[in-house]
Amino acid sequence: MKKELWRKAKEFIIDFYKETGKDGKDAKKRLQMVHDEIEQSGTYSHKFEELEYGAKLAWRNSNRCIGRLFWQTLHVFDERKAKTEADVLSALERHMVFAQNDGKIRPAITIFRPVSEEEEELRIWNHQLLRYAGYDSAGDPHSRLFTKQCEALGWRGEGSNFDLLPWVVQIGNKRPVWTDVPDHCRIEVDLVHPDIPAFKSLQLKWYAIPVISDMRLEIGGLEYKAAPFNGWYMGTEIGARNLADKDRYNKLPAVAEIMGLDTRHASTLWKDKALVELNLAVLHSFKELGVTIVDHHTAARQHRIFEQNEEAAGRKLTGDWTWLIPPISPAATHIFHRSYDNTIQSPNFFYQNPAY
Ligand code: HEM
Ligand SMILES: N/C(=N/c1cccc(CO[C@@H]2CCNC2)c1)c1cccs1
Repeated sequence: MKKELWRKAKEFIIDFYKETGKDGKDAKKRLQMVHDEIEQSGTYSHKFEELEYGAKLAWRNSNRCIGRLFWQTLHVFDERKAKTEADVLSALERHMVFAQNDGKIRPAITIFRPVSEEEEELRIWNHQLLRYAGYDSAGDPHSRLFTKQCEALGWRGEGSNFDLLPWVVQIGNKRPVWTDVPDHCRIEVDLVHPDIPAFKSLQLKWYAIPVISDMRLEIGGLEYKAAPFNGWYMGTEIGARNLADKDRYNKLPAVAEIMGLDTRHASTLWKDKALVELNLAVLHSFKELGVTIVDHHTAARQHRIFEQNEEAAGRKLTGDWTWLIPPISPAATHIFHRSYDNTIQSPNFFYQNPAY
């Protein structure tokens, strides 16, 4: 364990000092400190600037992320001192307020204490801080299991298609503490179409900010199991997956209906026409409300610039083609027509054992 941790810590510290152009002598001193700390206590702690840079590197190393051009703009909140569930819940609220910024979304991450032998593990049970409940015949099927957990903890939804789930925090093996999403964090966008008035009758909406709260952030061998991060949405995530997938909201037939499309034969391409108009409605509605969103063509172009920047910096680009291509019109982007090395680098974000 110690040897492995020292190997990862050393690699990160050396990389951090090199990339940030710090003095080699300082690197050696820091390495000695970290080595001694691991020798004495079996672990070590990151200085804030190491934590901040490590989180940015983790984003830059996220092979499946099309939004990586902006990796250096990530705002890092250091919440390693948070002790109680109440501390955690108020940090989540602070994160949301900072991120939404009156619609001009700011990418941010809040990092709670890492795994250590001295302190109990801290976990956020939510997949995302804003997410709709899933019931047997309503809501988001993706949330059915977590919704049951929330109901077992005493939470009750209204049973609608768009009930926002509570924030659930657990420390150690204590009973998890939950709270309803604060009103001022409940930013949602009602979906309308610029040219199809009947679109409103579908009564569709989606929440404004995606905040992933169930991935593990690894930096220099330390594991941050609670490190919620947000960016802004790419429209297709909502319009081509969340509202379109059969095992999600499955809205393509309803969209085709109000468009008066002939759904009797696949060859009428009614699904494709419905997808385009649903995705156009998503982009239009977010823009009308002044909430940041990016279309998949612009996002692909931004990733292209990221690829060029990495090349210019002399760094090996890594990526996961199967996720980087957007779910609609993939071949209309440069991503489709090139390949990517899917080597997993560290720091990075990883899936982890479900908290419940
Ligand atoms: C700023 C705007 C951003 C956009 C538009 C964006 C877009 C995306 C999209 C479309 C995906 C694929 C998601 C899916 O298909 O379900 C993705 C994946 C991912 N993004 Fe980004 N992203 C952004 C910012 C960030 C930030 C700030 C982080 C972390 C600091 C991040 C980390 C990741 C990770 C780890 C994945 C892979 C998730 C998985 O494997 O399940 N992204 N991103
Ligand atoms: N736009 C985004 N999209 C996602 C980024 C990472 C993960 C996800 C959701 O992934 C789920 C697991 C597999 N597909 C859905 C969505 C962001 C969320 C947080 C920061 S940016």
